[in-house]
Amino acid sequence: MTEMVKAENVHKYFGSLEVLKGVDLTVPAGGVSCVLGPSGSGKSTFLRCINHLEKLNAGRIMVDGELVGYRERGGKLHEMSERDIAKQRQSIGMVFQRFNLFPHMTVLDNVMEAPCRVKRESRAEVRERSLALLDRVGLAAKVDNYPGQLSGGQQQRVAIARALAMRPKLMLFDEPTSALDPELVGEVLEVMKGLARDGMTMIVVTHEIGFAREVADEVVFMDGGVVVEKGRPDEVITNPQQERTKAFLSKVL
Ligand SMILES: Nc1ncnc2c1ncn2[C@@H]1O[C@H](COP(=O)(O)OP(=O)(O)OP(=O)(O)O)[C@@H](O)[C@H]1O
Repeated sequence: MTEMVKAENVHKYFGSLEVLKGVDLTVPAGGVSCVLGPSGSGKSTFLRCINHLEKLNAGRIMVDGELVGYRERGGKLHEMSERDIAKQRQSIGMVFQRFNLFPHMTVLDNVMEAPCRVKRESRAEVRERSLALLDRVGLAAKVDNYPGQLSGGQQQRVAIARALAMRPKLMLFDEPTSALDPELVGEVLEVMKGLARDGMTMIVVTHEIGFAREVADEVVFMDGGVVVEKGRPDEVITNPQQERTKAFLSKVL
C-alpha cells in the first residue's frame, strides 16, 4: 500500500487552546477518508496542517513520502524551505466551504489562473486542460460567464475544477457543501463521487453522512481534538462503538 498521507500524533495549539491532541490518520493512494465530527472538534485545523496553512506544534505529517511538518514535543519544527512548501502545496488541492473565485475573471480564467501564474505552464495547454475540467464538472456552457452569474453549486464546481487544474495528487475538501442551498448539494457531491471513482486520493470533512457512507473507504470521527473512532463506513456509521460517536450520529442522522 502506498501511503499518500500519513499523520502521526499531530498536536496543534492556538495560544493555550489545544485544538489537536495527537491525531493519527493514514490515507493510501487512491483512498477516500471522510472526517466527521461536531463543530470545533479540530477537523478544519487538521486539514489546514496538511496543506501548510497551519504549522503543527508536535507530531509528524507526510504527503506522498515527503515531510509536511515534524516537531518533537517542545522541540524545533522541522522547517521546510519556503520553496519546498510552495512546491508541495502545488500538489495538494483544497476546496473550502466558501469558494472565493475571482469575481472579475471568467470561469475559464479562474481555472487557468494558478497553472499559468504559479506553474508558468503554456496558456494553450492550460486552456485545453481547463476546458476539459469544466466539461467534467458539467460547466462547459458556462466557461465565459462570471462567478456572480452562477449558482453556489456551480461556483463550487468551478472551485473544484480550479483545484484540479494544478494536477494535484491529493484533494482536501473542507465542508464543501455546507454553504450551499440544499437543492445544490447533490450536484457538487456527484462531482466528488466521480473524482473518487477515478482514483483521486481525498480527505473530505463533511456533514453529509450519506456521502461518507457511499464513498469513504475510511470514516474518521473526531471530537475534542482527538480521533475517537475510525473504520469502514459500515463500522463507524452503521455500528459505532464509542458513545461519543453514537451521540453525534443520533443528532445528524
Ligand atoms: N486561527 C485560530 N485562532 C484561534 N483559534 C482557532 C483558530 N482556528 C480555529 N480555532 C479554534 O480551534 C477549534 C477547532 O476549530 P476547527 O475549525 O478546526 O474545528 P472544526 O471541527 O473544523 O469545526 P467546524 O465544523 O465548525 O468548522 C475551535 O475552538 C476554533 O475556535
